Amino acid sequence: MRKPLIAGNWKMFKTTEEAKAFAASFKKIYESSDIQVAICAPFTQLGALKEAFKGTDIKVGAQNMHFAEEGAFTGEISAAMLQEIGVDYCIIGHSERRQLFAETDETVNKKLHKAFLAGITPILCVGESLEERDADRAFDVVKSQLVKGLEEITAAQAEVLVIAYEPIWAIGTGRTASPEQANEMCGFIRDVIDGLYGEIVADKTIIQYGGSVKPSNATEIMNMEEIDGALVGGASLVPEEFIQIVNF
Ligand SMILES: O=C(CO)COP(=O)(O)O
Repeated sequence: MRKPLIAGNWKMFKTTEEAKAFAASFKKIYESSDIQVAICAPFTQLGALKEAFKGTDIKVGAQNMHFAEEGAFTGEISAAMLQEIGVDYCIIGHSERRQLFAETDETVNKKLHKAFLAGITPILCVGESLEERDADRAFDVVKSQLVKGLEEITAAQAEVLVIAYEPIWAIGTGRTASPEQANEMCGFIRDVIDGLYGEIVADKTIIQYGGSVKPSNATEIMNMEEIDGALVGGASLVPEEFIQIVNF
């Protein structure tokens, strides 16, 4: 069935030296299992991590990419550039990108298409704000992000897609969605995928939860039926913490 994916999102933390030190410590305590593990690091650390994790089954991901092939886009990174390093995953549409860098469902959609073309598995982030949840709009917001984000994405692509449900109010706040709340939304996301692509695809799509996942709540979250993994921010920065989540 679905192989759970536990991915760290380092955000804008760690220099190359720090990334190498993390990899060295993490490899000592990591044992491969039926959980897929990945680290999504800043661009300048991706090459060093690919090298450090050579010979292991730990994957490496980026946190963003541009949707154009190439061009006059100062400061941006293309899918081909990530592909060249051998990057396995790319987070697309993280709420911090949507809120702070004007990412829209339209740019998210373009990026998904480019990632698939480059053989990079996108981790599509969706999730509502606190205002939207309080106004009972969480499900509509998430559905709309999915429908718009997945425009003209094929069933074959949707099968390998990873979706991360990250309620904005639970990111970096220490406030986690309850396992039931997270499970309910992940189940809803699977229903939306079912509606778009059918049950066979929906059964294969990996749906993660993200937002203040830590060693103390990982077991409860990971044991929920509809949740196939976690996208971990702060707690993925420390090898001894991240390993506890991986070994939930
Ligand atoms: O945004 C997140 C992962 O992408 C969650 O971050 P925290 O785990 O730090 O809340």
